[in-house]
Amino acid sequence: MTIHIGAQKDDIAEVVLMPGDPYRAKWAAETFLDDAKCVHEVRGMLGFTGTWKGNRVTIQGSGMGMASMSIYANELIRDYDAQTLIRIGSIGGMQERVKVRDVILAMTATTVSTPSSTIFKELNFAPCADFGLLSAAAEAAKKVDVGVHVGNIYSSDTFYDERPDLNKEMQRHGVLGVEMEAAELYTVAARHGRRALGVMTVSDHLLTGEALPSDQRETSFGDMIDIALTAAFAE
Ligand SMILES: O=P(O)(O)O[C@H]1O[C@H](CO)[C@@H](O)[C@H]1O
Ligand SMILES: O=c1cc[nH]c(=O)[nH]1
Repeated sequence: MTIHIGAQKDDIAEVVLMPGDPYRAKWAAETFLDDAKCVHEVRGMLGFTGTWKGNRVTIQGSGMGMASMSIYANELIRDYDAQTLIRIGSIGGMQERVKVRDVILAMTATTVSTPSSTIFKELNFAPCADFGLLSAAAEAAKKVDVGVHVGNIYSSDTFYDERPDLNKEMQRHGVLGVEMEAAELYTVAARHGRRALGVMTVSDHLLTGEALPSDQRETSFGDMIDIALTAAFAE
């Protein structure tokens, strides 16, 4: 057990999917895993472990923002020896060609700062996905009937953005969407030599103002979970 995860060590699998929303974790575990059981509920940040096609998988909420993601990614890696961590999140679209409900595979995650930034001093570290996971996810996505985009995303710790100028620069430089956790997940995973990827569904759009309601963000993003699970266990 850790300060924030109440599970026994053996309760957590080597492969961990991480939605921000703990109720998405519950829905995904109940929908995609066999024999899913809740392994802890400290702070309501639910974790479930079960099997997918015979492979053990944990689905653990990360909470919102990089400070929260940092806590869960660090404890999953350092105390539970998680090897593969895949964020299954929602993301705001930032390019016209990116549509609501499309899936984004985050090759890299641009950010102003993460909880790890102080390590790097003047260096602009580039957080990036594990290439094996990314290419397996891109392959898996070809078999799913959904629009898929692979590229750069923006991880921001500010949801109610007071810097629209930054979004404009992101859009001008081809960034696909904005979310709040991937850059720190990639950085912590890199530090410990683990595999990480962000697979995210577009839940709203910064250019059109469209937005899916919270119940759909919780229980209807099955394509990304299918892609994440297939990538996690690809040879
Ligand atoms: O739906 P999740 O996975 O929480 O992801 C996105 O939604 C939250 C903001 O509403 C942030 O955590 C952001 O990254
Ligand atoms: O951080 C996020 C997540 C989804 N949609 C947004 O606009 N921002």
